[in-house]
Amino acid sequence: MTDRVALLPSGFRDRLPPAAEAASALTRTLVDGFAARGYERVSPPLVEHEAGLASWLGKPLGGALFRTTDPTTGEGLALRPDITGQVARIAATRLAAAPRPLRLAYAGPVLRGRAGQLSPERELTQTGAELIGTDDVAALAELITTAVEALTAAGVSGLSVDLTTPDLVAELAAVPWPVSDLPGLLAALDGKDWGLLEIRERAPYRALLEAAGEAANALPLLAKIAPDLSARLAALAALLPGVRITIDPTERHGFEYHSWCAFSLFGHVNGQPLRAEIGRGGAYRVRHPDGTEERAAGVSLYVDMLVDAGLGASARRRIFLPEGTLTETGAQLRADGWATVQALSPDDSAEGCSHVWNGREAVAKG
Ligand SMILES: N[C@@H](Cc1c[nH]c[nH+]1)C(=O)O
Repeated sequence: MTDRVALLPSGFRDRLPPAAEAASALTRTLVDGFAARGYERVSPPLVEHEAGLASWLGKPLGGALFRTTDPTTGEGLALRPDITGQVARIAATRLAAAPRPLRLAYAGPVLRGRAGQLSPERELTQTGAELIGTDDVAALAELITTAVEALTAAGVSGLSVDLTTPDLVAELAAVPWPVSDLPGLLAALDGKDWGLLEIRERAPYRALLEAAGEAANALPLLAKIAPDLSARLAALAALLPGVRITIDPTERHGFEYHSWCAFSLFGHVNGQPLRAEIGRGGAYRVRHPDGTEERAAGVSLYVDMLVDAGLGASARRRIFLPEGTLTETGAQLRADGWATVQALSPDDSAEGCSHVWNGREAVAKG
């Protein structure tokens, strides 16, 4: 019986005190950061028709979905793996007539059918901002700056951004470097596999693997392959002073629907580097019901790893009120910002409290 109660499916967990509170405090801090830059909150549902989740972005959603059946209608439904596609739906339908650029923010759980490479979690708290109507350098700079500000307010330091160019390989494969097997080339580049790039038609793509690393070194190399793109990335980097920028033109992992530029965010907590990316985003297209496509860009941040790193802990002190403490005393302490824990019987202990009320004042527990 205990086993049945204790075990959750792999990739799912309970959050206990104080981590559960930390998660919601951190989510609040991040969404407040988006709100400070004019991004207004929307709240789409956890479950939708699968087509509703997948069809509003210019390219299909990757990854495995959790599916369920609507017990009322028998229809197949899917649990959202990402909120960006839902915001695209809202922008293309209910807010189609709203003035552009449209700034929307969101926060909530997302469910992944398969865990990522670096973490076993399949339920994640995603929060983010989407800018609908533009995907130029200024738009990406605003999103990255907004994310950096929000993460800094949450306690992350040493932020860096890895810029990637999801459309580039397919564009080069159209002209000037045609290949007979584009998926094969993409797999070779994904694996950064020099051996597989020995085939003659793939050889030019080795230069792309070399055009990676610190922006100052990589952008001049990328300029020899894609001068316009390199100039746009340089303009973007110039709008992000104080943020370390690296370039990885062949990185596609997790960027299924992104277009000319995408990015991953990395950072430190208490001087230690976080083990994986904190968030990512980039340019993409919103597909409207009439078939037209609208430019957009956005960023999503993931709260769970930040909680695990110890951020978001509540500063509120807990005080134990022995039996018989006056009602007004408790009310005053709460008004002063304390969390009060009222003894309900003479046996109750001050376990878990930082202070005890001695009848006159708060005494720190030794
Ligand atoms: N939702 C994407 C990132 C993104 C937001 N907007 C555009 N892209 C992700 O989590 O990977």
